[in-house]
Amino acid sequence: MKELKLALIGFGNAGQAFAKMLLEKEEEVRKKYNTRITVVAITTKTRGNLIDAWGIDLDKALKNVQNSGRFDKILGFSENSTSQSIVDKVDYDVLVELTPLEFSSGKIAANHIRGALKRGKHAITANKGPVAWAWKELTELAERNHCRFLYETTIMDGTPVFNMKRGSLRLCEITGVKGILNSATNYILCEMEKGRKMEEIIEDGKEQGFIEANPANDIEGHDAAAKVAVLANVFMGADMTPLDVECEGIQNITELDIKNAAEKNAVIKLMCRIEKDENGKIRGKVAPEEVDKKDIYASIEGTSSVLTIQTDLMGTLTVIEEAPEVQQSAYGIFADLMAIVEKD
Ligand SMILES: NC(=O)C1=CN([C@@H]2O[C@H](COP(=O)(O)OP(=O)(O)OC[C@H]3O[C@@H](n4cnc5c(N)ncnc54)[C@H](OP(=O)(O)O)[C@@H]3O)[C@@H](O)[C@H]2O)C=CC1
Ligand SMILES: N[C@@H](CC=O)C(=O)O
Repeated sequence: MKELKLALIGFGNAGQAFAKMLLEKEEEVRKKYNTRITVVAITTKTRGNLIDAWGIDLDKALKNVQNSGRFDKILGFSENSTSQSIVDKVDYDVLVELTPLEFSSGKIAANHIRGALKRGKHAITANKGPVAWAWKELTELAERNHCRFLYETTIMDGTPVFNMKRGSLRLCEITGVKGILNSATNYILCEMEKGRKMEEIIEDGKEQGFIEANPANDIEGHDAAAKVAVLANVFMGADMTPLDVECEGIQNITELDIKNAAEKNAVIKLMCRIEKDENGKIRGKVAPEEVDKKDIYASIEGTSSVLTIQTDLMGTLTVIEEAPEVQQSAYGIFADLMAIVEKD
């Protein structure tokens, strides 16, 4: 039986949901792929770290965090090691980077991934930062070191966005992109239509686990701008960072704006767009727009999201992800891991 050792950097909503999925699918993976997956390190910012070359008891780690908010000081507990030192020194095969988005540089997460790829270890991330800020460099580094850098969850959770491009749209050029790509703002706008206040809805979204650690990253459009940069880079070969995206969030949208839109038979949505201008320059934009109620985009409710791509060979394609929960985020990470298991 083969063994694949994982290091999880970050153990919040996505990390814990992924750990549960690993436990749920453990036996199936062993049978189907003759592979035993073990988690040999888990790092967090405030809950301590766990390192165990024989494999961490995930069930116990999950219960610890759920019951006391921290890992128990058991064998393998380490208070003082930094995530970067674990990335650089622990013996693992796949790094799973699940720290929060750092909108203005993506540096911490990019350093984690760079550290793993330099050592010839595969890296999977749900964090948009490294893909938005350093996609080209990290992809080239992975190629040079014969390992993989995968990031399916960065856009629409486990919906096969990058897998679709890689596997089913070979040699198709993507010429334009639009979408509603931030669940939190879509949920907030839909709840505001029902008369609820933005602050109250944010609290509710925090409990459900889809709002960023810093909610301003969602509300002010930063998460959506990072997604635009990710798609522009991966789909269209742009050299774009989130700061190049023209960005306006929903922080100034009022009940009156929503009412005014309704009177015109429209709803307000936070739209993401990537287009080529007349000089061939790729431009990204995030801004609230009024969308006619007859448009399919108006039917995207709550945490759902939608992505439309224009291609040269396959016309226009639209993919919708309906009402995802954190399990769908975990699935994107799991699907990337299975892609590595299949090839290893
Ligand atoms: N949740 C979701 O639905 C989705 C999330 N994502 C992305 O996945 C990533 C993780 O999201 P989520 O799990 O919700 O975030 P959380 O805020 O719930 O968890 C983040 C985790 O990272 C840890 N952390 C923070 N900084 C560091 C650091 N420097 N070194 C090591 N660990 C660190 C935190 O530690 P501590 O526990 O001590 O706070 C926590 O365990 C984000 O980038 C997010 O954008 C993508 C798609 C969907
Ligand atoms: N906060 C993000 C989570 C996933 O990327 C969102 O609301 O879409």
